[in-house]
Amino acid sequence: MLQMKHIDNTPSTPGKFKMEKSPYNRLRLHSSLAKLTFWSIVFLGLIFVFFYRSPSSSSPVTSDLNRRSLRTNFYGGPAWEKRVRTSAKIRSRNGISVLVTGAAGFVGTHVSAALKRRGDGVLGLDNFNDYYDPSLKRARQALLERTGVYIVEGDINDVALLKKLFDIVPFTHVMHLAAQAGVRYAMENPSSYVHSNIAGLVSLLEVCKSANPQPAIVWASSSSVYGLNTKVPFSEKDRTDQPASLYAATKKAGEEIAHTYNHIYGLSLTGLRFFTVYGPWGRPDMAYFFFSRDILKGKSIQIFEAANHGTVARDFTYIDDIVKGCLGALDTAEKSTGSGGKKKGPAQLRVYNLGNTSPVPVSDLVSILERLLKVKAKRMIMKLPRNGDVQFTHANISLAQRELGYKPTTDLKTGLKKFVQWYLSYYGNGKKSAQ
Ligand SMILES: O=C(O)[C@H]1O[C@H](OP(=O)(O)OP(=O)(O)OC[C@H]2O[C@@H](n3ccc(=O)[nH]c3=O)[C@H](O)[C@@H]2O)[C@H](O)[C@@H](O)[C@H]1O
Repeated sequence: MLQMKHIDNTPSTPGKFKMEKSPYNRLRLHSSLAKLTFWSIVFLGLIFVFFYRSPSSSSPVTSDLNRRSLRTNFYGGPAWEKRVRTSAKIRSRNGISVLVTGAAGFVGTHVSAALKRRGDGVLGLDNFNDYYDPSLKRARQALLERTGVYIVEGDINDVALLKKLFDIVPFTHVMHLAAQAGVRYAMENPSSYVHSNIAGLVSLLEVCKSANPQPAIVWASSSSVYGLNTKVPFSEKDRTDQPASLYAATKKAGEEIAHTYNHIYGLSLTGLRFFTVYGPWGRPDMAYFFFSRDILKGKSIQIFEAANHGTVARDFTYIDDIVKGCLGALDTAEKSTGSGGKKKGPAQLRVYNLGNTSPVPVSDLVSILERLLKVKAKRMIMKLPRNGDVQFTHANISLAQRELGYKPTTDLKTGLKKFVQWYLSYYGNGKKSAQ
């Protein structure tokens, strides 16, 4: 406004300046020019501060990350803060208030909805990147919106945003599910794994360690940390130092980073090793999802096999079972012990397998899908590529059973039936299909 006023008082054409002859007028001209320069500098300075220093805009790390729309939206203001508070408000006795990162993701959406249903306060955070079709993430967001969960659009690397959220809400828990997922994509875009799964985790833990009170954190690790292990079923005590993909390596690094923040700052940390989670509202980059799409379209699908026609199998785990495991982990998490960034005593540090305990060959998965979709798949058997995939996974879940009350109840046939029902209702019979 100031600038506008100043410009209004300034002669509008250079010709008018030339006509001013008296020393008094020259003095006025100099003074006007000086004012104009001064206010221009002030105005440019304000623009610079607004765009480059605003806590609401995270600086893009690389052009690639930029492409994947990781920049955050603007936030702030009383109406926005009210939305944040209302969403995070606890509505049941003994409820908890949880910041769910990756809330527009597959597991994040289901966990957020389940917490909200039982009366906990839930605030979502998601950067809505385009690793897979963002419209699916928007649809999940709309679903959560209807249950009263607000998702703040922002990146976990945006420390200023995270601090602001903790200033507004004293979260008791963080359910950290934001990550760069997918085993094979790590060869295409390695930096996105470092950005989300390592830098993002550290930025979140930095804010959590300084928060008062410190929250307890439950976060998503992965079955892939077992890497090239051949001893089955995989137990939490087994070695995890032979990751087969960069994805696995970043999840393993996350477990070590968790150890450090627990040790130095007294943060309560629980890592959950998810085993190939599937179900309605799932991730289109996962095999069961794009197999369904391609079978319906009559496109051929590649089914991997190991050397000497060895079976490739996964301990596929249904989303509702995983949600129960996540809630069990949140409910048994002890408080962090630090405050003001200082540890006051030893804190809980846990890792659990959340699997189904019954691996199924990928070819059987395809047979189940064929029956449910009533379409024969065009199968192409391929040698397991050297791109990070492991031959099999199989979880020993006795620790989670004992300590979290985790007990999966959904077999692959039942779970896929629910997935296919959802898929057909969401995309239609292959006419409108997943990207
Ligand atoms: O447990 C985990 O921690 C991980 O689970 C998931 O990884 P995966 O178990 O590899 O699932 P997914 O890609 O669906 O492949 C399933 C099977 O199909 C085989 N597969 C795959 C593609 C293909 O074209 N053909 C094929 O046979 C393939 O060889 C495999 O045997 C998550 O994506 C990952 O983010 C992480 O959470």
